[in-house]
Amino acid sequence: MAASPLLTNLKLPPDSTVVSWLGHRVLSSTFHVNCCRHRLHQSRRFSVLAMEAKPTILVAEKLGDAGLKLLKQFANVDCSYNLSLEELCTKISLCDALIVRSGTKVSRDVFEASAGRLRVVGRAGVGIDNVDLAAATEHGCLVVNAPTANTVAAAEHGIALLMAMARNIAQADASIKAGKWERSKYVGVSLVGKTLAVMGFGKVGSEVSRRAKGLGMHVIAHDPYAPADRARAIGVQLVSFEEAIVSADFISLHMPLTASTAKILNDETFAKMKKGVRLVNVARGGVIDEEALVRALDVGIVAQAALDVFTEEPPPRDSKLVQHENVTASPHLGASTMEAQEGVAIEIAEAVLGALKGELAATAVNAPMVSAQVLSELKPYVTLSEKLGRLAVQLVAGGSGVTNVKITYASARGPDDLDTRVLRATIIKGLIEPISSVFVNLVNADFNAKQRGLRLVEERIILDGSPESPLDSIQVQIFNVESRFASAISDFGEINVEGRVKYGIPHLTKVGSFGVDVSLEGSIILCRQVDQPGMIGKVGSILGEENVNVSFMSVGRMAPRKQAIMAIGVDEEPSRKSLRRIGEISAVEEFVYLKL
Ligand SMILES: NC(=O)c1ccc[n+]([C@@H]2O[C@H](COP(=O)([O-])OP(=O)(O)OC[C@H]3O[C@@H](n4cnc5c(N)ncnc54)[C@H](O)[C@@H]3O)[C@@H](O)[C@H]2O)c1
Ligand SMILES: O=C(O)[C@H](O)COP(=O)(O)O
Repeated sequence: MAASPLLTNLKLPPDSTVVSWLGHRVLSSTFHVNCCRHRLHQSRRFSVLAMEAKPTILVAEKLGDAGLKLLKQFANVDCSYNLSLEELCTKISLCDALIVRSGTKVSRDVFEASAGRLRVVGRAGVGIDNVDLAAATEHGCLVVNAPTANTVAAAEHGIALLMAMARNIAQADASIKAGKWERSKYVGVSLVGKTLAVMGFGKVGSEVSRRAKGLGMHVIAHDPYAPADRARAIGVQLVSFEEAIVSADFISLHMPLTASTAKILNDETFAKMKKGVRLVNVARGGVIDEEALVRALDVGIVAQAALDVFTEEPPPRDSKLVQHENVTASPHLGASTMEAQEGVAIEIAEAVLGALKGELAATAVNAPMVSAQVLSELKPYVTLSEKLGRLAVQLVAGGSGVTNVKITYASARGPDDLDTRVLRATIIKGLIEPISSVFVNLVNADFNAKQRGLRLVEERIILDGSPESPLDSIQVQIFNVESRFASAISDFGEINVEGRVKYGIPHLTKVGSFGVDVSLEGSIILCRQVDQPGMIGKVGSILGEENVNVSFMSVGRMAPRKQAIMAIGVDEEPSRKSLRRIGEISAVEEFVYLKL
């Protein structure tokens, strides 16, 4: 069975879950049927990959052995380090996936050079500021990271720098190695009882906080998005940015580099700090205005800084910041422990292989993260959504531009209880792919919708009843268009199709204002006819003559002997001649053949 690029067709083995989110040109349909089995043993988990033509993965920075070993079982792995942008662009057109750390800029040029082949970028670490996410999304390329395996290493490095700075370890070491014995020069400061402001109370920030509390420090944190109860649970008070920087003796930075955090520490903010504050940065160099930091160090506002990360890496040899006598520096070593690197390598190898195989990676950073449980539950609705989108757009008469679409989910569950983003994406896919050459997947669905000027409105109708089943029905309406099948226009003037899942199989249950019931497999012929005996037989025998198997027939009528819609599901494509003959049946007023 041919699998559609974004999702599998229906006849999946019983233990399979949804979905090929990335639509692999190089990977066959087999990938699409064995997904989201996160807890399977690795060898079973990726066995499908092993059976197929191997994908090619470019590993552009050093990766732990365990991860490489895993990748090599299922893919051709090209380990090429220190590539120039030109070399990277040349190689990338032959690769299905790319794995990098923080040292490789994955810019728009790289995605353009891949000419659509690159399906996944794996960032072996947390920060994805070196990957052009907008370009990745536009090219339908998934970006995954490895967000957990280096948390402790980064936190430990932060604490190591904090203590080394407070006790002048690096400077004293250099001094003694130079043959000096400068005990009074390197008198340090104590940590106990001092206030540490942790800026960014995420994974690393909270681990640093825990450890700093163990050292007897008073820890406050600033993070606009962190829940106060998580902070309270480890005895940390969340405070405003202002309060954090004015009251801290030590500041430790743990936020991501984003447009709103870039140079968040600058001349203005340094001026508000306690004179003699000490600063640790294991986050990203760009969150500090480095020239302002040099000025703050020169005048003693900042007594010392301990820095693992820099705006430019490596920093220039003559960097005033690195050379400053009150700066302790390390070359981006936060994640560099044996344990973290092995962990990160395995985490990213699994994420990349899973994504190549069609799983929706739990660590995707440019696609909605939908849990495996939700995906499994929504599987038949994902199929239904795409087919409704396909049907609806094929009902539009040529020349009518599709711009206004409404999706209505009828469910006993509220929005908090049911995540429908994946359904929206597959409806977009269904709407766009039959009428364009673009390739739509979960990653780029919204982008493509926007590009085409498609405005989607979503509505939830909350039903009484059991929330056991996630959805009762999905309705897709296209407004302000004409239809090539007039009966698809509802009494309110828009193209309307509605579907439900019955016994795990998607069904079309409404066209225009007519109720029908036809399973959405194969293709569909819709006929409007005057309801009269013998119609089903007439159409059935025309199709039977050329051996077209009718999988389903359903008649939806307004009233006996009045107009009715006959929906006929067919497994094979009927010939033009047969379709013409159906059209010639005197009671048939209009008909349309729709490919699913
Ligand atoms: N030096 C290293 O080798 C190393 C290793 C690991 C992580 N890191 C970096 O450390 C940072 C944190 O990593 P993490 O794993 O804890 O990420 P995380 O996503 O778990 O935590 C980041 C936190 O920053 C918060 N945040 C966002 N904007 C903020 C703002 N304006 N002010 C305050 N807080 C804000 C977020 O709410 C989040 O809680 C990242 O930049 C990451 O790249 C560096
Ligand atoms: O964001 C991260 O994970 C760290 O900065 C680690 O980067 P690295 O993989 O280049 O060591």
